[in-house]
Amino acid sequence: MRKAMIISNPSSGKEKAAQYVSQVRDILEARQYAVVVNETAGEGDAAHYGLHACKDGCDLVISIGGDGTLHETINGMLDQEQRPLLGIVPLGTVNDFARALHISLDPEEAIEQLRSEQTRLVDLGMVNGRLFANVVAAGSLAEALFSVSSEEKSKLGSFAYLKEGLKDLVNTQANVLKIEYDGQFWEGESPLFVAVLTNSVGGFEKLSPDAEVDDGLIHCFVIRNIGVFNSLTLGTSLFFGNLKEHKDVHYFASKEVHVRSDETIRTNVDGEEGPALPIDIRVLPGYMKVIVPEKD
Ligand SMILES: Nc1ncnc2c1ncn2[C@@H]1O[C@H](COP(=O)(O)OP(=O)(O)OP(=O)(O)O)[C@@H](O)[C@H]1O
Repeated sequence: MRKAMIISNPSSGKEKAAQYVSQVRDILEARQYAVVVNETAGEGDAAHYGLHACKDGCDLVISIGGDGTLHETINGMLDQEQRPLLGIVPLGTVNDFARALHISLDPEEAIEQLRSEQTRLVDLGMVNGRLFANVVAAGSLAEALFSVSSEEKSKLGSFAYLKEGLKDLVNTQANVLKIEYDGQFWEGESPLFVAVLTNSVGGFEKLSPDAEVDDGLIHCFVIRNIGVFNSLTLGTSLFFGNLKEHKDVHYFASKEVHVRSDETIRTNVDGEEGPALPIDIRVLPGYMKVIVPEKD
C-alpha cells in the first residue's frame, strides 16, 4: 500500500484546521494511501516530519499550512535520496509557492485539486546550505518589503503599501554589495538585492513575471541607490511587471550567485530571517515533484 503523510500546522488553519485535515485524509484514503497525520506544535516540527516522511518511505506528503510550514517541510527533505511527491494546501497569508503553481488560495478548492493527476518538477534554491522555494532578499529594504503580511498589504492596498515602502528608499542606507554570477561581477551601493525562483514574491505576482518554477534559473534584481523621484517609478514598475527594464535596476538570471559585503547585512529567505551576508545561492533544477491543478 502506498504511504502518505499529512503535515498540518493547526495554527495556520485556525478553527478549520481539523476539518481540512480530515478532508485531505478522505481523499488520500479513497486513493488507497495509508495515511499518517502529523500536526506541528512549533518551530522545527515540519522539518522533522518532512525528514521522517523520507526515511519512512512515504510516497506523498501534503503540507497544510503557510509558507513557513512548507519551507520547513522541504528543508526536512534536503539531501534525502527518496523524496516524496508533495501536495500543498495553502493556509498562510502570502502563499507564494502555491500562487506560482496556480494552486487555489481557497483551501477547500486546493484540497479538491489534490485529486489532480498532474505533477510538475519544480526548481528549488539553496542558500548557504538551506533550501528555499521563492525568494532571498538582502539589504536594508529586504525586511521592510518581504516580511510583510498580505493582511497589512490589504489594509493599505498593495500599490499604496509599495509606494510607502519605496519612499523609504530615500532615507534608507544603501550598502555596498559585491555580486558575482556566471563569471561576471557587479559592485555598487544598493538598498536591496532580490533573488527569486518564481513569479510570486511576497504576494506580488508581477515582480518577476518571466520566472518559471522550472526554468532552472535564479532571477536577480539589484536596486541601485536612488532618490525620491525614481522610487515612485520603481514602485510602478514593480507593480506592473517591468521591473527588470527599470533604469535603476540591474537584472540578471543565473544558476549560481554569490553576494558579499564588507558591512553586516541580514537577509530574508522565504519571508523569514535568513543568514547574514556572505551568501552563496544556487538553483537545484527540478528538485521537488509537486501536485499541480489539472489545466482546464
Ligand atoms: N501548533 C502551532 N501553534 C502555533 N504556532 C505554530 C504551530 N505549529 C507551527 N507553528 C509555527 O507557525 C509558523 C509557520 O506558520 P505558517 O505555516 O502559517 O507560515 P507563515 O510563514 O506564517 O505563512 P504566511 O507568511 O504565508 O502567512 C512557524 O513559525 C511555526 O513555528
